[in-house]
Amino acid sequence: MTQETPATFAQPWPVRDEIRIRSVRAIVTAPQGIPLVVVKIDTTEPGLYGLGCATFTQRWKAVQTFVDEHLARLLTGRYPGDIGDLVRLAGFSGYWRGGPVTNNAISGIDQALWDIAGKRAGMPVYELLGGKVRAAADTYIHAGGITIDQTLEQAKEFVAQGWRHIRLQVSTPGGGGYGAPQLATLYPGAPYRNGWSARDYLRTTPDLFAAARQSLPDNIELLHDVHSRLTPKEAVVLARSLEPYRLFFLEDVLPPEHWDRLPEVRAASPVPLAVGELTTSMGDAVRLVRDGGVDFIRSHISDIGGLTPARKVADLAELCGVRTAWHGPGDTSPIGAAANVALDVSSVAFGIQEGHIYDEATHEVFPGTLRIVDGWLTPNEAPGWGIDIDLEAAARYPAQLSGHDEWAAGVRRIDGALEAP
Ligand SMILES: O=C(O)[C@@H](O)[C@H](O)[C@H](O)CO
Ligand SMILES: [Mg+2]
Repeated sequence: MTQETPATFAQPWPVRDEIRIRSVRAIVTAPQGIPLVVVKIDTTEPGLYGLGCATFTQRWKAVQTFVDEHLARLLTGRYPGDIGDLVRLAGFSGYWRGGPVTNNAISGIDQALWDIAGKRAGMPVYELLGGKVRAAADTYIHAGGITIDQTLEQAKEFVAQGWRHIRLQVSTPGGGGYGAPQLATLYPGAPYRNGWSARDYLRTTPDLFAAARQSLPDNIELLHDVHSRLTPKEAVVLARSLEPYRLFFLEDVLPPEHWDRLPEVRAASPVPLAVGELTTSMGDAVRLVRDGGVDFIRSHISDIGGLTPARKVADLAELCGVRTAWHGPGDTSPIGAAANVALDVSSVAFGIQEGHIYDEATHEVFPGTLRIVDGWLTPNEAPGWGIDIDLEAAARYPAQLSGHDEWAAGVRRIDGALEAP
């Protein structure tokens, strides 16, 4: 049949059936205390809808407004199968492109359209992407403590539960080592008693990994997240001091402003570098992969615009000898986690998947949420993502504006200067 969509924004080609997008809206819910944004696209076919992750935890209300006010009007009435055209339309119609608000909103519609495509085909999304090249995605999990012993105790519990890859973080003497609890200050004379000190961080971190290699089984892979707080030279010092401990990867040694210096850090040490959760466009991710900055690319795929751009990055990574480690902690919705796994099992370039254990409230809101078993993540076999949303349950967990933005601006140096989170 010929197309009947509204003239504005309509595709100038006939589409093959009658199904149209009926409504597009963003749903915000915080079952685990972390605001999650999910886009729901309903179609004219009764019961046929799709879900996509648009989670930008610190700015969820901006994404919600973007979807409900700007994108819904572009898409309503359109044929849901033209995913590539619809996501380009969503980007180009804003003229200025990129950035986390825009890209999360677009990811929400992109992933929801892939979900619809899978449901129409009767296939899980990974099969639409070409099918499995592996059975499951191996994951890593976070262990953190105030002391090295505490961190390693938690790591041993994860080993007992079947994990093979563990990220280790420990509090530094001055306060919040990233990913570990805040520690009462040891800088009583400093302008900011509870500050963070690069010097002490560089001194403590090798001790953590030396102790880990003493007390954890030798075949466990160890990871660490710097969280973007070092200079290029400090990053070299840290990487070289960690060389004896055979890290699987060292994450985010430099902030995005200094990513053009990553190749020199990478060249100075054999420790593999993982970077990318702060990429906010496909171009950012492409430059990291293409220009030799990373061993592992770990974009948060909704922040670069969703599954459509992320699969291009995965293919580029395969061609460049880089591996993937998509970002996946608690500020990813279960839909986003399912999109990560669809890529993981269908990409040759897969390296590792960051794992998150969703609580039971999240499983209640999102029936079908994946569970990690013995460290492995396996995609649902149901069509699309195989994950639903219970709208009544979602409404019982309202999101707050505050909290996560405070976390993201909560680190200061001992002299009081604000530090990257
Ligand atoms: O690698 C990670 O999991 C962390 O850097 C998180 O991305 C950060 O806490 C925001 O969720
Ligand atoms: Mg990180």
